[in-house]
Amino acid sequence: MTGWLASITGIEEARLALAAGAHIIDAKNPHAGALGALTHATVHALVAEVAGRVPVSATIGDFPTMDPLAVTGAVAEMAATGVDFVKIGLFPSPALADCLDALASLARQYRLVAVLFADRNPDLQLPARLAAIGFNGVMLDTADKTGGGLLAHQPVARLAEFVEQARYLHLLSGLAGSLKLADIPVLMPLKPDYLGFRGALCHGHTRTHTLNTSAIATLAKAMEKQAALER
Ligand SMILES: O=C[C@H](O)COP(=O)(O)O
Repeated sequence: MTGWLASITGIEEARLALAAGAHIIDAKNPHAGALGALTHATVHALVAEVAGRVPVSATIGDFPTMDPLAVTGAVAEMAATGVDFVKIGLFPSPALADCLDALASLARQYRLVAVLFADRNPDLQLPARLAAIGFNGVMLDTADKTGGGLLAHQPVARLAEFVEQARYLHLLSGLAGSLKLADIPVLMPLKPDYLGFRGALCHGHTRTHTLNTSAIATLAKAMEKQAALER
């Protein structure tokens, strides 16, 4: 069944998301880009707070040039916080192939999730390569949070293929990108492992604002309702 991932910025927000039933706590700094990283100390504290109740993921930050040394260094440092999953944005770059080669040894030690960008002409052949390297999962998200949500950039049929391919490759799959309540009945039938949210959980649906208790409760209820229909 599809779960939901809540991107949070610290312990207070993690508590709110957990109380509402989030299935993954995702450590992210929305002030520092699409995949902005929180400090290692904050992520370490989040791991202790969540204490294994649900998995914790953390992003390494935006590395648009995909410099292999910088990316592998950031992955190793974030993994050392004890998170369950390290999320790595795969930006289109001439260095991407070398970067993936460089990540192969880390993929044997840690659980890595690649994030492809739905609004940057994503290479939907990449999941096969990611599975071969040993990644655990793959997500589609948007890089530009002002340019429309996931469904503004990819047709449902292509998202269905993406999820299906991930399942075939035994990769966890996630869909995100300024998702709204109305997207849940469109995306959950595709049966991704996770739908990811930040903006929809925040005051004024603005991802750089703080989490809003009533928005989280509404979202949790909408996920439950759709899950009941999918059963
Ligand atoms: O990983 C999921 C993202 O943090 C989703 O953020 P967003 O809903 O603001 O696009």
